[in-house]
Amino acid sequence: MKYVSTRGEAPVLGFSDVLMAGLAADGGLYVPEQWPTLSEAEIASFAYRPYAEIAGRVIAPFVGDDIDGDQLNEMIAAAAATFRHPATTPVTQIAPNHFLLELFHGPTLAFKDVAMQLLARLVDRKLAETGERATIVGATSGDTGAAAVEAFRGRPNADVVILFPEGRVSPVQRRQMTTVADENVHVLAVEGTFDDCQAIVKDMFAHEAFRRSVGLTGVNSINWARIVAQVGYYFAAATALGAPHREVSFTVPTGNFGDIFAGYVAKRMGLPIRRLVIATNVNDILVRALTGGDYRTGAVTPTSSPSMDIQVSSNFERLLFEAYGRDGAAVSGLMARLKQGGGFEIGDGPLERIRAEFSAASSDEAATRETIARIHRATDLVIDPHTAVGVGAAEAHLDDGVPMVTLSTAHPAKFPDAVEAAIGRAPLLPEALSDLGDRTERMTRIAADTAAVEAFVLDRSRAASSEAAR
Ligand SMILES: Cc1ncc(COP(=O)(O)O)c(C=O)c1O
Ligand SMILES: N[C@@H](CCOP(=O)(O)O)C(=O)O
Repeated sequence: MKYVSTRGEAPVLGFSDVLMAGLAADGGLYVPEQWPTLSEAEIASFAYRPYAEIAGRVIAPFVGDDIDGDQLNEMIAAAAATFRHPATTPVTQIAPNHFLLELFHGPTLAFKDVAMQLLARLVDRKLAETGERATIVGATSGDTGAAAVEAFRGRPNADVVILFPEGRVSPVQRRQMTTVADENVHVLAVEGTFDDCQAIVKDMFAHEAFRRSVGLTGVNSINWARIVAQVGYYFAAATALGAPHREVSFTVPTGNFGDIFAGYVAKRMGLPIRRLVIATNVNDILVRALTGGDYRTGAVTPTSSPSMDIQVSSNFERLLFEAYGRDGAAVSGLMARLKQGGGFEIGDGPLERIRAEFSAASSDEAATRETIARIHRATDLVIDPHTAVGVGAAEAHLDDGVPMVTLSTAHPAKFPDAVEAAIGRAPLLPEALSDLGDRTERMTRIAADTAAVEAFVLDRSRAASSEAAR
């Protein structure tokens, strides 16, 4: 399998090179040259099989000959084994035609663990093969950072540098990153928003000499390997609910558009998905884009679902590439307008193509609180505010006879204040994290300035290399 950039200028690469490149050299995002498909019989055979087995069959065509099949399956199984639930990503019913896909049973209690646990193993394998050292960077609005720190902590050949917007993640999310003592973990509290953090990461990738000198690799969903590792659970959930013999719809709490793009990939592979519903909080650039065709950034508003406090939704570029008939020059032009003027109009044809498959809805803070309380009253389940945003959007798109699955993306204990405000009590953290509040924090405060972050990364990378040489 080969990969092309959404901006059409970067070299065509295989899976392992895309994994290590993170972002394409032309600033675009890698996508497969063609979409692999699975037959109806093959999809039908997934029903009730273990998650790791389904994920192995879904991921394999994207990896091609780059990794031996048995080795890949072992890595997928080892990643799934870090989850506390025997079904890895179980499905729960909350209404006659509405289900939750629980993705938060991993070590850091958010859906990011599904992909990050595999990504770390893939990167590790590649570094062992080449004997190189890498600097793993990531921007986080709370969950990617924690998952990356957990997955890469203590790895001998990699430093992990995570940028988070200071004061804009929950205290549990922050502590999951800042209380990890391993020397290869560096957490930067940036004076800015998640969008500022993500822009700094992209700028670092654009500086070729810097990128090479520190062996930069990215763990955000701009890295294709993150997306592909999130496709398996769409197949697992849909086949458990009757696919491919019946259609299923999904609602996805959305920020950077990575998770819902994984659903789109599942659909392109042959999974019969009726609709993909984009759910956002009041940072609703995607809802505005689908409704009016204008993709335009604004100020980021802090909410009780901080992981979705995002305006520049990176993976939307991958969907635009498809909607514009894989025209890299057109996508490049749109991205230049986004950078220079803060937005662009989506053409009529591409917009129509997007609307044919996606719907979108947003929830404000009061509605999110009300949804947490209502679901708790009706089912006794406690859901987190991101999941609640999803449930609210899903309820507006229920369709007779087509099961709706809302992705439950985080454990409620990551957001105790928001949950307590809705149901009157704060959920408890699982045993392994019960002393999180007592652990010592370690982080570096830094300006939202690419040069300052690059200087920090360079310094860490040199120190780690000379330590390794001793
Ligand atoms: C809990 C939670 N829900 C939803 C999202 C949105 O996912 P995506 O950025 O892939 O759209 C995030 C962050 O990415 C998250 O951490
Ligand atoms: N919501 C994310 C933001 C980064 O998204 P990613 O999926 O591109 O890594 C977070 O919690 O950090």
